Amino acid sequence: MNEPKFPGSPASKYPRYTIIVAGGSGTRMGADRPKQFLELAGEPVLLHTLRRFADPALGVRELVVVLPAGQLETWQTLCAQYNVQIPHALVVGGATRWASVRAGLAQLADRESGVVAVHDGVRPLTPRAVIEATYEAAYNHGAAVAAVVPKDSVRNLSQQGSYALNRARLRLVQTPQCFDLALLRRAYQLPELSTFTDDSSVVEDLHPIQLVEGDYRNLKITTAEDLYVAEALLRAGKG
Ligand SMILES: Nc1ccn([C@@H]2O[C@H](COP(=O)(O)OP(=O)(O)OP(=O)(O)O)[C@@H](O)[C@H]2O)c(=O)n1
Ligand SMILES: C[C@](O)(CO)[C@H](O)COP(=O)(O)O
Repeated sequence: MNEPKFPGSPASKYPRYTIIVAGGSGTRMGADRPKQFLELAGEPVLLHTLRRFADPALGVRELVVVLPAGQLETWQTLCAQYNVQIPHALVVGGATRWASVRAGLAQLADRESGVVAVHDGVRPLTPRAVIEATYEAAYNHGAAVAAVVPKDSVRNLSQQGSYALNRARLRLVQTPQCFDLALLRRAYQLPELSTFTDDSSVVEDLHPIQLVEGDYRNLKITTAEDLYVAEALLRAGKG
């Protein structure tokens, strides 16, 4: 879709692909529909996310959006309602995030090489600089994920109670998570483990993961208060 606008830009060195996983049901949000379809500052959450990756400056060649079974029509109706002109492929997801990413990857089955970003459909405020830096780090190192330093202190639960962790050595992992396409394919041919919560956990036995500076604004809409914070950031022009 988007060929890089600027021939000398990093995106012109290699094809960029994006899989936006939006196949979840939003149990923790407890809304009347999956949270990716809820309205945020006048538009569905997922549309904000899609726009971020469709930014021509990023030069993403193909966008794949993974949706829950039975919700393709919901999204198509929203696209018509909001006059969405961004070309993207639609794929039905699975029962877990892992299965949804795998379904998204299958859509890119015959692409020869490049870097693929996997991004949560419910992270609508990702700054372009974070996306750009993560693609580039994956191009240079094979696998890269955005992450931030925890702001709170963190304790680990133990048999005796709990103990403090050194937060300077901890990172909170976000998306995008970007990978060499062939590497991510190999990782998603391995069996699914119940401990997987993100793509870096799927890849890390095959390849080291490079951490890239994420952004505190890159929040994941999980419960109702996240939506209020995201709305406030957008309304203040900070998102
Ligand atoms: N089977 C699944 C589960 C999750 N996701 C996606 O993965 C991202 C992160 O997941 P999460 O925030 O946990 O979303 P839900 O699974 O919808 O939420 P919950 O766990 O509260 O049910 C979301 O964009 C979600 O739509 C997915 O594509 N397929
Ligand atoms: C992928 C992720 O957003 C990185 O922080 C996170 O692991 C998703 O977790 P969830 O339990 O599916 O919300």
